[in-house]
Amino acid sequence: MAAAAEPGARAWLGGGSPRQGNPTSSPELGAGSRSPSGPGSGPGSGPGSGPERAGARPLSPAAPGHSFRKVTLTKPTFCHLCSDFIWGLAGILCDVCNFMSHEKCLKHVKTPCASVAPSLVHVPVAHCFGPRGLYKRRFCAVCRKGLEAPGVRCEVCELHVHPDCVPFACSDCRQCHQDGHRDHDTHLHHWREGNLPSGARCEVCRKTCCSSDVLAGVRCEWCGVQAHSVCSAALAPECTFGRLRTMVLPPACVRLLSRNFSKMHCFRISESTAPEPGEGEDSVDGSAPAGPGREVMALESSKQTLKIFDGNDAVQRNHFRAITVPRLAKSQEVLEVALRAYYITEDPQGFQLQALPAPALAGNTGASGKAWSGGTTEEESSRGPGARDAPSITRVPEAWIIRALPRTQEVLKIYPAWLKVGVAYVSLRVTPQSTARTVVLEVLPLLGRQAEGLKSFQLVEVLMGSRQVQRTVLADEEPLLDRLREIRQTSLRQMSQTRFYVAESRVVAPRVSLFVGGLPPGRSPQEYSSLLDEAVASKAGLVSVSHVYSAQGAVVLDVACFAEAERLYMLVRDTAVHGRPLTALVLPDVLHLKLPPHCRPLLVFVNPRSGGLKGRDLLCSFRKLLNPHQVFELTNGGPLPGFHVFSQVPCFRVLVCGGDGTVGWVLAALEEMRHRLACPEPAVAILPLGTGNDLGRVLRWGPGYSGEDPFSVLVSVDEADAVLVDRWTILLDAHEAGSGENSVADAEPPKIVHMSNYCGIGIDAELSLDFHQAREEEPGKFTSRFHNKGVYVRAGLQKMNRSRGLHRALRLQAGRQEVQLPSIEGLIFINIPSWGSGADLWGSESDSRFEKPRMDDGLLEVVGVTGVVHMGQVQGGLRSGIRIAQGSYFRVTLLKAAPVQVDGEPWVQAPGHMIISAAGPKPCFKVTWHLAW
Ligand SMILES: CCCCC/C=C\C/C=C\C/C=C\C/C=C\CCCC(=O)O[C@@H](CO)COC(=O)CCCCCCCCCCCCCCCCC
Ligand SMILES: Nc1ncnc2c1ncn2[C@@H]1O[C@H](COP(=O)(O)OP(=O)(O)OP(=O)(O)O)[C@@H](O)[C@H]1O
Repeated sequence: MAAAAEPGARAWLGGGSPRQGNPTSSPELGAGSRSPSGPGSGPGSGPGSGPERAGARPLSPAAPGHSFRKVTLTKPTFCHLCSDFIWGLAGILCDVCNFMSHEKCLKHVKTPCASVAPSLVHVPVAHCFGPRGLYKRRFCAVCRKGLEAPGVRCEVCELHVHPDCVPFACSDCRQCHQDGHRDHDTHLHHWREGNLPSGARCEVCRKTCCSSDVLAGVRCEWCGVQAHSVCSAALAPECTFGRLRTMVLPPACVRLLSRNFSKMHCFRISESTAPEPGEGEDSVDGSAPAGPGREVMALESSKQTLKIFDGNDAVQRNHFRAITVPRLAKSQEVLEVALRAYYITEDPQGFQLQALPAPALAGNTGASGKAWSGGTTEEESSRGPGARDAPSITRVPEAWIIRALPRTQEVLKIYPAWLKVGVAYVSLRVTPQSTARTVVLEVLPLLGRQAEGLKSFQLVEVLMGSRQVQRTVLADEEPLLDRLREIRQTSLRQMSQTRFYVAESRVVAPRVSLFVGGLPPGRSPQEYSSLLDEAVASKAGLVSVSHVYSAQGAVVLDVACFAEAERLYMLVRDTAVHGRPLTALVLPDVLHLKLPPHCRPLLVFVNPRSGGLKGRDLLCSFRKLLNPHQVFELTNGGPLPGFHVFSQVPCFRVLVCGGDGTVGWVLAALEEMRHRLACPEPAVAILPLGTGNDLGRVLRWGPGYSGEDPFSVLVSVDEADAVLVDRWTILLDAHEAGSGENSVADAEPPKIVHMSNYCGIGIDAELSLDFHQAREEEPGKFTSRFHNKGVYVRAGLQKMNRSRGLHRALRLQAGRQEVQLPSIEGLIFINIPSWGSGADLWGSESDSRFEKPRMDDGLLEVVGVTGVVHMGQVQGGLRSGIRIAQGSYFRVTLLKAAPVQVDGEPWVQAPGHMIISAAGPKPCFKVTWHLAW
């Protein structure tokens, strides 16, 4: 990415970047002045460590870290502070981060420049970037430019960035759990600048605070409150989670010790949404990877493009940033542009550019002898890039590496890790004699902790990468100045993202809960232990089985060592037992005793495979609106991990996003887990993502979700009433295939399934089966509800003339009574007044033989259909089914194998018995008003 001034802006006032002078004196206590915008509040945001450009006067003393200058505007431009149009020809532009403002607005700018933003982060938390996507009218949080080309966004907060800008993004994601490092109980707003939804109004002045032209306005990532960045200063800093407060799982109530598990693993975000290969794995590289799309473009002859590396690591990876400078630019100007490309605003006097000969790009990190430093003479500058006498681009080395000049001392900020709120720090002068130990010794009295003795504290180096935050405890004798030099040699960006904490030495005992699913069901704890020993050789002293879910073939392991947990996690995901692949998930602990009394957190399950395929987007939205730890993707281990995590929560609710099959899947898992839950009967709401969505329809969640605002969905869940819906148990006792009714040889042990909507035998199950087989074969084709219904119709048309005489292939008993069957092709037991995507099979006519059907009366209705034409007529509202019986206990004897569907999930049932009996009414959520879906 070229680091030239914003297109359309021409330099008006010459000169470099005015920065606050005043090199930090030693020692000094930094105060936490809370900044309402950007990555959290921070200390005197200013320039911190390293040499500062002396004598320069900032255009705006309030604006943290910006390098503002006046520019002449050559195209329509908007102010990033007030978002209004900048009338006239003059604007104020930050040369480093492209913040543009009215001159009059400048004094109010609190948004920090990207160059200092890392130093203002409260608690470093890495992001979780998803795959590249097109985000129209969104702006990059680093360079502030539009995301016209594909960009990336964090899966758990609203951060949007260009792929090239990822390495420069602050590690300022939402802190969604306690990790034993910087745990806190007070919860503050987590402000994110810009990209507000259209129509956003300021909480303070009630005027519009969004903009589709620039990155402007702020929004709290937890409660969603929105404001102008200036107005937000008037809001109380504490966040109470807003409208969704009773649903959100508070981060202070979730604990997850994770060490090297990535955020993707912690939030169980599946690999398909993980970043593309080579797209800025969070290493220490500070630049964009080179590639065909990034090759340096041919430019008009007055300009040249140079590849700039910021350290050995970037050279090794061939990750550079391209800068465009006039061919006749002075070397000092080139160095300034190169530093700006890496968001470094320290004095260029402290740096030099070293030429990198072409072969070195393949891995030689040693630069050639040619060097140019900030304090230049005319003669030196002629040797550097952009040399005046360079006749052609071939004479100028194309690649340069920025090197920090050796420093004999420097000023370092040391943060006390135990301070829960605010980021007060101590500035210390570090000399060649300083070690980690001497630094701690010097800092403790300044923080009033000297009485506790040196042994109780350690110096921790924290690398705040945008994708991963890494902590390293420094050895007591580690020479600090050497360490700083080493970091700068590796990467200058890494230096600006590294922070040093004095932390208490108490060791947090490692403990990781690892869910392992996909094991054979019905085994004892000992059998599961030996199965796992065989499969992945788990280490006895470090790993124990804490929970066994024998019916589901799953266990939860308690692992007392991070390295072992990481090894097991990777290995389990690569292992199959008895031909079935295992699932591994890292699960958090919910600290249920800390939950506020009003809190009834929502446990969300999403099936991304359901009918309309809207699940992926919803997963992302719910992770952002709630705590990602309460959102579970069903294709990643099913419903069990979610219920396990919530098992101790005294009162919770469930939202199932999926079709009828998915709702049935979650309700069945709930049935199995009920006795192990502190809240055994949570009410269940439905977001209908499937094809038929019959239960969703009758509970008034609508015929199918089609992209409505996920926030309003959550609000309607919060406002819904709990109603009771009968659940039914179906015992399937199959005899040997092809055997008669009197056969005694059972093919397989009896099986139990649960039902809440309907159970069909015959033609409707046959169509379901055709549909499901077609979807299994080509899932990519089943992308819309409309298309899915077309597949049912096609399957139906093929079976129009089919006549199997189902009534001859089965016997029906209602209670103790044998029921005579009319001539039918399908027999359907219905609990709700919706089947086959909204059709009313029973019909509305009153009938003295039967009670009026209800879904909570403990009765099932039984109807017959004569074939596909009859079903079509029912679908068209022209006819109803043939009413056969009503009751609470049924026994069906299948004389031949027959297709059976329960809540739309079909299979072929071997001959034998099916016993349908009431399992009792269960609570479900019903919306009291009809949503316009
Ligand atoms: C007169 C010719 C009519 C030909 C119609 C052809 C075929 C389709 C007919 C009926 C399909 C009916 C039921 C679906 C079958 C099985 C599903 C049972 C289980 C179930 O409900 O599962 C659901 C779980 O959520 C999922 O099921 C569905 O989503 C089913 C969607 C089916 C949509 C079919 C729309 C068909 C519209 C046909 C309207 C025809 C009206 C013609 C009336 C005049 C006739 C003379
Ligand atoms: N109990 C279950 N176990 C495993 N997978 C299931 C279960 N129930 C549903 N699924 C799978 O989830 C996917 C989506 O099913 P779902 O019922 O949510 O959507 P649908 O079939 O499109 O909609 P509908 O059931 O409303 O017609 C299907 O591939 C289905 O096989």
